[in-house]
Amino acid sequence: MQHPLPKLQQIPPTAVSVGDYEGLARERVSASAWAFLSGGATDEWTARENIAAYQRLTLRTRVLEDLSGGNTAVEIFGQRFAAPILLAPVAYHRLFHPDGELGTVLAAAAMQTGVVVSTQATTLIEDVARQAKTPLWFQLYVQADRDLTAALVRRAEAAGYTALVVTVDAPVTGIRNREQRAGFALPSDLEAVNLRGMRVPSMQAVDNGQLLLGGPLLASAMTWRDVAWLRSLTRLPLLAKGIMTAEDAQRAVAEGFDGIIVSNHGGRTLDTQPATIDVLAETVAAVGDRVPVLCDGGVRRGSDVFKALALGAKAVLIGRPYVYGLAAAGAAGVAHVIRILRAELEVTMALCGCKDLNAIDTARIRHAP
Ligand SMILES: Cc1cc2nc3c(=O)[nH]c(=O)nc-3n(C[C@H](O)[C@H](O)[C@H](O)COP(=O)(O)O)c2cc1C
Ligand SMILES: CC(C)CC(=O)C(=O)O
Repeated sequence: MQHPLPKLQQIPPTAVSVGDYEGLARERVSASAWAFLSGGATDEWTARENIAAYQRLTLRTRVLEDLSGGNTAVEIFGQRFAAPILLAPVAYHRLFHPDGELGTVLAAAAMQTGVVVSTQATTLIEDVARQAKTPLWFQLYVQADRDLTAALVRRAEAAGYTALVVTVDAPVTGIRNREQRAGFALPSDLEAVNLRGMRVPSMQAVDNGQLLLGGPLLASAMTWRDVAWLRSLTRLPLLAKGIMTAEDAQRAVAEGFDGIIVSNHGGRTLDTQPATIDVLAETVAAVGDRVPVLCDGGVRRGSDVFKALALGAKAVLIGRPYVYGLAAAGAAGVAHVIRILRAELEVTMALCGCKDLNAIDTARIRHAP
């Protein structure tokens, strides 16, 4: 299907930070969509802690370094990005703005940013790819029906996606009290179009009174045994998204993953997990330089990107921040959020004496007392 190009929207001149876009987004989406976007699991401690943990880390600036000729470029799996900030997979973009995923990839292309497209997108895998002028990675939720899962992988590869991000931390959706209170449900005119026609069991913990343990949902959930099968399906690099311990990081590499994303799903799956920035270093130490380690969760400032890189991340992904931009102003909002974070990263680098990403190391971080 051909989609018209998204129209660019006006950006208010007072929107100068991710926090400003959060405020605008809240005004522009329904109360239930807001609960889905901004909320986390149960008490939302982890969702808050992802942000707070970055704020506890302070910077050790170094002065009078030679800053000539620098840049923020990064290469991952031979793919070049203008900055180490990619867009994380987020379901249902059309819930937040009519341009949906097409608005997001238009902005990402303008900013030379990579996008991870969710299995639960509201635009077809192929239609997103046709619009994209930037590397797209496909996020895979392994479905109960493995043949249909294989079909998704083949479609993504055929459409030109350049990596497969396998989400491993959500065999069941977290319990989201805020969504429950707001009565969140996907509006009837929106659909996870890539799963059309598939028998998709509900990922809710307690569905129609049926208990989780011993039930069909977990019986068909992905396990380590599926990794070799995934590997046999595709030549694309495979990343495991949702690793939070050194043990699982080591196992993921041993089982054949080509990259790791340290993530607690933005605090949306299991509350009281630690902040991702607090487990990043142990994960990086566990895998060494065998595969790239990326991380997501709580990045709201360019200085947060700097801190994640200092603790060993190859790049970060942002989730809610760019969706705030999308909700506030469509593609223009997404591009502006990326621009803001990149400008903040560049200023942080310059003032910490780092002209490129290789110069950012743990000596630039001081843990708060
Ligand atoms: C509204 C929303 C929907 C999401 N949908 C998905 C998804 O479909 N697949 C997935 O792997 N992660 C999903 N995530 C998690 C993000 O990929 C990412 O891990 C998280 O948002 C990072 O935290 P941040 O929002 O603080 O940047 C979603 C997050 C949000 C906020
Ligand atoms: C449709 C949801 C399962 C997508 C997701 O991963 C999330 O909301 O965090």
